[in-house]
Amino acid sequence: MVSHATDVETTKRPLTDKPLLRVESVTKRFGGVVALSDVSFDVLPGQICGLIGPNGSGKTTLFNCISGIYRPESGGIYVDGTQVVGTKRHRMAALGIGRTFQNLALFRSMTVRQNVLVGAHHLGHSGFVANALRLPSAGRDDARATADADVLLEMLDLAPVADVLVAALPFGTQKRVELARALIGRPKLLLLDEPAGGLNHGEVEELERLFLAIRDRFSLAILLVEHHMTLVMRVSDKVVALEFGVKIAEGRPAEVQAEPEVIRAYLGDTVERAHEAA
Ligand SMILES: Nc1ncnc2c1ncn2[C@@H]1O[C@H](COP(=O)(O)OP(=O)(O)OP(=O)(O)O)[C@@H](O)[C@H]1O
Repeated sequence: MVSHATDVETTKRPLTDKPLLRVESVTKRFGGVVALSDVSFDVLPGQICGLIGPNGSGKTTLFNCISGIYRPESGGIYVDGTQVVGTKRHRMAALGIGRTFQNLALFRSMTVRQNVLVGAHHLGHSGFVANALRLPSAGRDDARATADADVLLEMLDLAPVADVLVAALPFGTQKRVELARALIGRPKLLLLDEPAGGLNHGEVEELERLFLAIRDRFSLAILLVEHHMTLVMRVSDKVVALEFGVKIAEGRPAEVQAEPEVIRAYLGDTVERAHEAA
């Protein structure tokens, strides 16, 4: 029998130069507003890509285009070579796209373990009838999901609260539950929407350690939308910067941070906020 740890590790992919995520000339408009204009970039397996930009620069719109919430007017989005534009949202997990949400989307009256297991739903291969009749193949799916859940609960330091109702847990712990729920679906691409929002300094440091461990263990491509600049610059292998829907920089964190366009975009944003606050 395969050990639990080995079982989850089978999701590890060999590192190649073939992009896991390819965003190709994506344009998205809302009426007269061009939220994304001809945006292109790649993310390789095993890479964390930070997506940055001032408020309203198009980060969430791009995220929503990748995860099937919005359909871009033009351009292509490929996950492991498969075009995902136009795919229904509920099919995204089966295509290998996992995500977490800015404002958590957990079942609050369920335990941590139950919430995590929800993320394995699409992996069952035994089908509706086998599940309804509780045939042995359905039992095997359950056993595999339970084993994977145990590994992830341990890895994300959730084992001690596995049987606690989510509603009773601090926000930072709930964020780790969302991460475990996304990971149990064995995503190739993990989309993280402002994971550090609402966390304290220690929790952000813990998150940094976790992201690196997750990337290394599963060789995922991770796209990280985050305002916490220190976190982005420390964990990202590459950074893409947007302003008014246009890509203004792409490269290693230090390169992007030093880019005059990026400095100008952020300073402008800070000055505007200072004016608003005055
Ligand atoms: N559903 C929508 N309807 C109309 N306009 C929208 C919609 N969603 C976004 N926009 C507009 O598109 C542009 C990009 O917004 P988006 O939310 O993607 O930016 P963002 O970089 O995620 O901002 P923030 O950092 O504040 O979350 C903005 O001008 C915004 O007002």
